[in-house]
Amino acid sequence: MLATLFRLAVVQLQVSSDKANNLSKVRRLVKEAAGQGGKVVLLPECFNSPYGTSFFSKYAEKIPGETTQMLSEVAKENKLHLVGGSIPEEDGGKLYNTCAVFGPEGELILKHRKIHLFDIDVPGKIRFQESETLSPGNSLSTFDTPFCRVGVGICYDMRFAELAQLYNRKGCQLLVYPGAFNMTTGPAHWELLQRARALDNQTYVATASPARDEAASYVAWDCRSTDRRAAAGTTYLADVRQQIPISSQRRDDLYAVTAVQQGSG
Ligand SMILES: O=C(O)CCC(=O)C(=O)O
Repeated sequence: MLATLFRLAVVQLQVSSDKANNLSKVRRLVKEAAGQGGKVVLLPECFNSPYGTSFFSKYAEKIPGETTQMLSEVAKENKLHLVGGSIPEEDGGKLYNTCAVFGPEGELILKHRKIHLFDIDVPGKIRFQESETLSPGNSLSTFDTPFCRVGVGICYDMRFAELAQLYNRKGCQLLVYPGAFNMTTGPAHWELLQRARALDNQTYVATASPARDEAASYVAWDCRSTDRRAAAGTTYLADVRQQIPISSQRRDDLYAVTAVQQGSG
């Protein structure tokens, strides 16, 4: 699939503990993004709830549910592809960190449940254990737009180069990662990881984060100082892939990255 030129909009909003307020901000900001020509709009991880294991069960919803109903309407009203960040999802007594993607008719295209749960322990800095309350997803997630094929991961998923490589093998030209990095790993890795995945795979990479709120229990690294406007159109991607043709130069006889299982969820 050949990628064509389009505008991708990244929405960064201040997420609060007031779910209704978070949802109405999303409505307004997606409309604003559409007004500026956004055809694919990306929301941050956990945009309807504060980010933290103590909040997930309280804010969790079924899909479809209140939040995804709103996303569907907003995608339809604005005639765009909406990568719905992520929300805590409840299904069958389990909780997931789930990204729902909607198309321009308001149709649910896919659900990506975070595959790699964010469990880290950096002494004196940050300990976070998503697995205390969440279950991991078991599926890779790609979808097509009229412009390009897109691979979806959520935040910590970005650290796993193999996932991005598999998306590349599946023909993705754009990888999207709704995220919510923190004040420790954010400055160290947020931008570097995006560049690494982009460089390795000769793909575009887009991320969205909640705005930084110093008063929040989890302070998101929103990378406020970085101007991340892409300088080139998507034909640039085809040119680069042709000029430095690593995908045809891969030594498939010596190594391989393969998906061993496509489970449900
Ligand atoms: O990988 C990191 O350092 C941060 C990941 C994260 O915040 C998340 O997965 O929500």
